[in-house]
This record gives sequence, C-alpha cells and structure tokens, in this order.
Amino acid sequence: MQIEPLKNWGVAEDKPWVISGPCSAETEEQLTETALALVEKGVKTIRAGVWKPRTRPGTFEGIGKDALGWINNIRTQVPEDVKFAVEVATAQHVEQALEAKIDVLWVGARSSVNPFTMQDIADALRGVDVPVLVKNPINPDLALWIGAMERIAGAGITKIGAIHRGFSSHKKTRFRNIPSWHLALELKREYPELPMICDPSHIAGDSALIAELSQKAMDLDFDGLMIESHRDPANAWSDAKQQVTPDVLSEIVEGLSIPTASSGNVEFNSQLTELREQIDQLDRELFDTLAERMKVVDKIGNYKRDNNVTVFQMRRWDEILKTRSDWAKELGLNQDMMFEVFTHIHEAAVRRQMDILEKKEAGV
Ligand SMILES: C=C(O[C@@H]1C=C(C(=O)O)C=C[C@H]1O)C(=O)O
Repeated sequence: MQIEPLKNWGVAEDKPWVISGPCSAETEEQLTETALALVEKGVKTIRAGVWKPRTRPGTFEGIGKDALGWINNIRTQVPEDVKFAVEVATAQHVEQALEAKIDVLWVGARSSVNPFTMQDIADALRGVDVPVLVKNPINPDLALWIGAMERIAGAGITKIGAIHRGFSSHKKTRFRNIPSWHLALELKREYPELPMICDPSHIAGDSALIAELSQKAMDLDFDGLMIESHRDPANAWSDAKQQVTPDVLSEIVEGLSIPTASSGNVEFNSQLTELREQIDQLDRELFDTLAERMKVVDKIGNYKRDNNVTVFQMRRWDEILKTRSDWAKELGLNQDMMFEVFTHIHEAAVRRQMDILEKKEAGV
C-alpha cells in the first residue's frame, strides 16, 4: 500500500488530529449548533453520520443526502480550514459525498467486514484524491482490516488511515467493544506510515470512559481521535450514552498529555538502553524456561503414547489454571493476561503431544 503521511493531508497540524461531531446529523439546527460550538473550541474536522447502519430496522437510519446540504451551509459560517467527514457504506454514498465536496470519508465497521462492500466503495473512489479512513471490522480479524484498506489503496487512494473502534465480543466487559489494542499495534508495526485514529466513543459506549481511553490512545502513539459529540447528548437520536457536549470534548482534549515516541534527553536514553538490556536478559531466561518446559511436555507425551492415555487432561489443566491464577495474583500480575499466556502455552503443549501420537499412528 502506498500511504501518504498524515502531515501531508492538510488536516492536522498538531497531534492529536481531533475529529468530532454528532453520531447522526438529526436536524440542520442540531448539526449547525454542534459544529459551530466545536469549531469555537478549536476542532478542525467535524464528523457527521448521514447514513446510519443500524442493528435493527425501524430505528432512525440517518437523514441521508439532505444532511450533505446542511454541511455545505455550515461551511459558509466557519473558517476555510475546517473539514467535514462523513461515513460512506455504498458506492452511491461515495458519489453523493464527493458531489457535496465532503473532505474526508470513513468506512464503518459493518462495511469493512465485507469485501464486496469494500470493493464497491473502492471502485466508486477510483480517480479521486480524498482521505479515506477505514474502521476495523467488527470481528478481530487483522487481515480483513488490512484487506479493506488494500482495496481502497488499489483504487489509487493514498491518503488512507485506520480507525480503531474496538471489536464485538460475546464477553461482557466494561466496554461496548473490546479494544484488543494489540491488533491496532500490530497494524502499526506492519504499516508504520499508516495514520492511526482511535474512536474511544465506540470502544467505550459510555461517555464517562472517553477521557481515559483517549489518554491510552495517546500513550500508544495514535495520531488522532474520533469522538462523538452532540449539543444535547441525552436527547440524541442515536448513541445517546456515548456522546459528549462540545464543552466536555474540549475538556477531554485539553486534559490529554501527549507523549512523544522518543526523547532527546541523554540521561533518559542511557537509562532506557540499560533497562532494555535487562529485559533482553530476562526474556532469554523466559525462553530457556519455556524450552525446558516443552522438553518435559514431550517426555509426558511419550509416556502417554506408550500407555494409551489421552493428550488433553482436563483435570490437570484446570488445576494449572487455578494455581497459575493464584501465582499471578500473588506476584501482582494481571490474571487475565496470565490466563491468555498459559492458554497459548497449553495449546502448544497439546499440539506437540498430538504430533508425538500421530507419529506413532503413522508408524514412525
Ligand atoms: C503436559 C501434559 O499434557 C497436556 C498439557 C499440559 C501442560 O502444558 O501443562 C497439561 C495438561 C494436558 O492437557 C500433562 O498431561 O501434564
């Protein structure tokens, strides 16, 4: 993918690039009042949901094309450098948004999940130069997210960015969509130039968590934030719980501490090098220990094979999870994290023992 660095997009002079505005454009008055209040607070990119993909039919599905006209009326009341962003989900949306000279388009999570939809959107974008932001698909599938962006890039768009809005999960957590930050970080590792925007509103589902998530995004070196705001969140026609007023939005942005990816401080850098050497040493020991553990797993595998005993041992596995969880607690480690680590280790152990068994079955 050929990706133009964010500094060349002409949208964000400072970090973070703040994109804010209502979940849905509801009335011209609501959109105008919200947008003008945001511009007054220094927001340079206003978002507005014009077409709304909703889970159930019969709920408000967006104003549609008329709202694009409202945006153009607002343009006459704000400085020229204020940009407008809308979500597009079909080729027709793209055509209408481009006709209305919308500055930034984004593709939502319910569209990026579908390669056919993405291809239709990409085909409609061929030959134009407009920034396109792609939200992660609803399920935690990094390849699908990358594939969605590749289709946009394939149409010749170079101003491509990713929006991390969290992932649907059956697990009940304090978030509406679980962040799984590691997927966004992995994307950044693969495409270092790719601008990364965090959407704390959809991760949170609750306006009270937005400040905390925005700070986390800054600490993880995200380039921007897309935050839903509304002049009167409690009476919003969609996503009422997660929208904030322009005043609160401004407080959140003002309250952020923006760390840089590196420091010019010599003392800091030498300390960092020393501590990283310690980490290298500890990781090496961790690997040595894991390799030792796998040798024991192999021995057990051989015994199981010779004695016709199943590889997977439920009771032992249960006991391991309980004791390791207690150890994690005792050592101040995150129990969920240790659960995940051990699940992977166990999976690898079972696979090794299965290989041993299969060799027997194949008569090796
Ligand atoms: C190593 C064994 O085999 C499997 C792997 C385990 C492990 O990695 O600790 C535990 C139980 C088994 O499902 C064993 O039975 O002890």
